[in-house]
Amino acid sequence: MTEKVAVLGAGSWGSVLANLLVENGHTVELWSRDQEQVDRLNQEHVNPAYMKNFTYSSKLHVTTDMKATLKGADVILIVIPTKGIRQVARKLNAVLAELDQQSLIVHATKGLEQNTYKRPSEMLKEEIDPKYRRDIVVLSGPSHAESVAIKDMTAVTAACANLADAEKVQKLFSNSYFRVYTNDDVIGAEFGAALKNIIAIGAGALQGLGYHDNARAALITRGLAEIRRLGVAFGANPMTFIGLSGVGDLVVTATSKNSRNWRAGYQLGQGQQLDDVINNMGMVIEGVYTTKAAYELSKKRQVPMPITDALYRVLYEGEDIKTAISQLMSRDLTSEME
Ligand SMILES: NC(=O)C1=CN([C@@H]2O[C@H](COP(=O)(O)OP(=O)(O)OC[C@H]3O[C@@H](n4cnc5c(N)ncnc54)[C@H](OP(=O)(O)O)[C@@H]3O)[C@@H](O)[C@H]2O)C=CC1
Ligand SMILES: O=C(CO)COP(=O)(O)O
Repeated sequence: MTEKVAVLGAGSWGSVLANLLVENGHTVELWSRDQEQVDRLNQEHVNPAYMKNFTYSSKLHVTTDMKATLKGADVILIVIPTKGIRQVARKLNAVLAELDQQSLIVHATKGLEQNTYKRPSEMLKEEIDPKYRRDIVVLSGPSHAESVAIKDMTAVTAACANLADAEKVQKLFSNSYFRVYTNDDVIGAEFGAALKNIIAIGAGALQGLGYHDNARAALITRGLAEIRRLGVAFGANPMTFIGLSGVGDLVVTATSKNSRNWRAGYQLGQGQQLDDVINNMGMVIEGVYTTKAAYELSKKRQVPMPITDALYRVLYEGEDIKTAISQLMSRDLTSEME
């Protein structure tokens, strides 16, 4: 069935997902706050700041007018970095109130809010009046925008406590190269999505320093152990972490040059300064901020996260990466199952 879908956020992931939905036959309105970007997308079908060498469908319509974007939309997809999602949700709520419209909300954001440690769906629930929304569905999993753009075979998950809403999103997005599963564990899906970016920075740093396959595998495996530990402390289903939004996303992000987080880590491992890495990326590196949020949250909850601790000291206290690695390797020996 053809739906009208509003997509908020025209960065690399929002724009590619909007394009996929157009290819799936839906009517899509993409919202951006940047008029110049809107003009280039509508007229030349390009988005060079975020997706180099990619041409979008001429059927994709882009605007800075949020009211026009949302009007009549059955589904609203939010793909805004964690830092901006609350602000956009407030605006979204005001426009939905003006339109007196209720829609299904989907988000694809991967992070935790600074200071509150809230997950994206928690922020959305706080900012959008239940009168104007149905449930909130999390779209997550191993899916670099660059790979989806070239139609690489991709599998992700739609997580929602309400299975019917998860299935609606599953049908909306699925096609011959993009296969969507469902999951009812929103907490696990969001923790997996947010925390894997920390490990991806670490994996990039190891590569930048010249470490090899064993080091990468050790980091991914022990990274997953601490991701699961924190998620389970907040009520996540441990099985979610061996699924697409857990190990799946961790593997793709911690092994690929397409990952912004991996690339940031690689540059740090090569000796670049964090401020330069952030300024030169031109796209969000969620893991830098999630490291701080997860570090503070793990201390508050007394959940051991040694890799996150080590990266926190590197990113926020100026510790040398090699010192952090040597500290990690010289901790008291322990059981794998702790
Ligand atoms: N890129 C990917 O492959 C994937 C990304 N994700 C997740 O999706 C989210 C978005 O990532 P991604 O698309 O890569 O990010 P990008 O950095 O590529 O783009 C971010 C977009 O959000 C817009 N934006 C940021 N803040 C605001 C705000 N306050 N109000 C309005 N618009 C805003 C930016 O607009 P402007 O240009 O005006 O700053 C830009 O269009 C992240 O949480 C990321 O982890 C998930 C899966 C895959
Ligand atoms: O989440 C992603 C892939 O699933 C994208 O990761 P990066 O933000 O590191 O590029």
